[in-house]
Amino acid sequence: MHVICLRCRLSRTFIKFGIFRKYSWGVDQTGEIKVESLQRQCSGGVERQPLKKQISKIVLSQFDQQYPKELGDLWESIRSVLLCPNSWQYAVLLNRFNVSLDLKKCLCSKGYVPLQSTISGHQKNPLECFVSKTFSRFPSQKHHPGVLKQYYLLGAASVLPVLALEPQNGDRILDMCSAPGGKSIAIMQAALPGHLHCNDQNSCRVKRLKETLESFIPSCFNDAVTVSNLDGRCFGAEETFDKVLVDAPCSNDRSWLFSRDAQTHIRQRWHLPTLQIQLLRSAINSVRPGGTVVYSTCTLSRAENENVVATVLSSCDKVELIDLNSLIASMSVHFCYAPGLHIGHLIIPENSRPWGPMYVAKLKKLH
Ligand SMILES: C[S@@+](CC[C@H](N)C(=O)[O-])C[C@H]1O[C@@H](n2cnc3c(N)ncnc32)[C@H](O)[C@@H]1O
Repeated sequence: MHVICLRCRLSRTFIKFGIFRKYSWGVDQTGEIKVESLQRQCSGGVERQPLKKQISKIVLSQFDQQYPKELGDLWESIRSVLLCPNSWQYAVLLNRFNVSLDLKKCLCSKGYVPLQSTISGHQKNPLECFVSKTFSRFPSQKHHPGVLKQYYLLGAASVLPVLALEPQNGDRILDMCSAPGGKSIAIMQAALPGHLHCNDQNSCRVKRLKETLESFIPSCFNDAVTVSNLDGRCFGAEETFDKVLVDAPCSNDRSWLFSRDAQTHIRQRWHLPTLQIQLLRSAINSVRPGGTVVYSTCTLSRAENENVVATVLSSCDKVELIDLNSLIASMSVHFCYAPGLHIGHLIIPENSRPWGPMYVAKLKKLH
């Protein structure tokens, strides 16, 4: 495809070409993938400066082989959003332990709207997360020991697994794969659990997790919020928890596409479903009868989503699937869902709703 910039008259031949907001991407004849700012292409029309983020060709080619088979034509549009740096947007999750009215006013003046109350009319929990329809980035807040932050930046789709968990005051909750802590923070915004246990196997990430918790949760909750550095597969000797969130290690499509460690990721990828099944089984073993488990990932991969939950459901007669349809419907203003799933729900990125991927499914332990 021959593309000519109307402003600077530069031309270039691409075999594939796409535009997303202020960015263009193209694959040229050598197979090189370029993601460029339209503004930079047009500024003076001389130098083309590629953005710092480099797309991993190995990961992209893996996805190009797998996802058209699973998602059909949808993959082409999801792909163009994922490859566009402008689609990396962040929602602003307010910290109810350090409320600022000025911050809310500032968000509203910049066109942010609340994720929850705009849809349902009434809100079931105090979690306040703001999203913008236009591309905008709020600065992140630096960590200062002993000072509570006012907000946490995260992909808006990350809030969905927490809402699916329906945390209630007094609940005993396990966040099994918790680092760096985004969903633990969101749980604490939605309710005040009697006990929130945050676990992660990776010790470096646990350090970050502790820092995050310290920055968002007042020290008076220190006894209610505990942290461990364990393999999640070791939980389950006792039916201790009311609710467990398994935000599983996964292919993390969005960040793998720009990863410098693609080879390692691809090697590990094929082991993930086995690990995910083991983590989900461990979660089921660790909830009391009547308790619930939410399973989530940030990949489109069927092997890591529907197939994992289907395997556990078919091999365990003490769990049933919980319907999330009303929650999913209430969020459709902000999220686009993949059609045709039978077990869970998959948020897929699209131009006007760039959040995701995020898969979520909920199970209940019967006895
Ligand atoms: C998707 S990330 C979790 C993100 C986190 N829930 C949040 O919202 O910030 C998956 C996490 O699983 C952890 N992990 C990987 N294998 C694990 C295991 N066997 N047991 C527990 N955690 C594990 C990784 O270290 C990683 O931090």
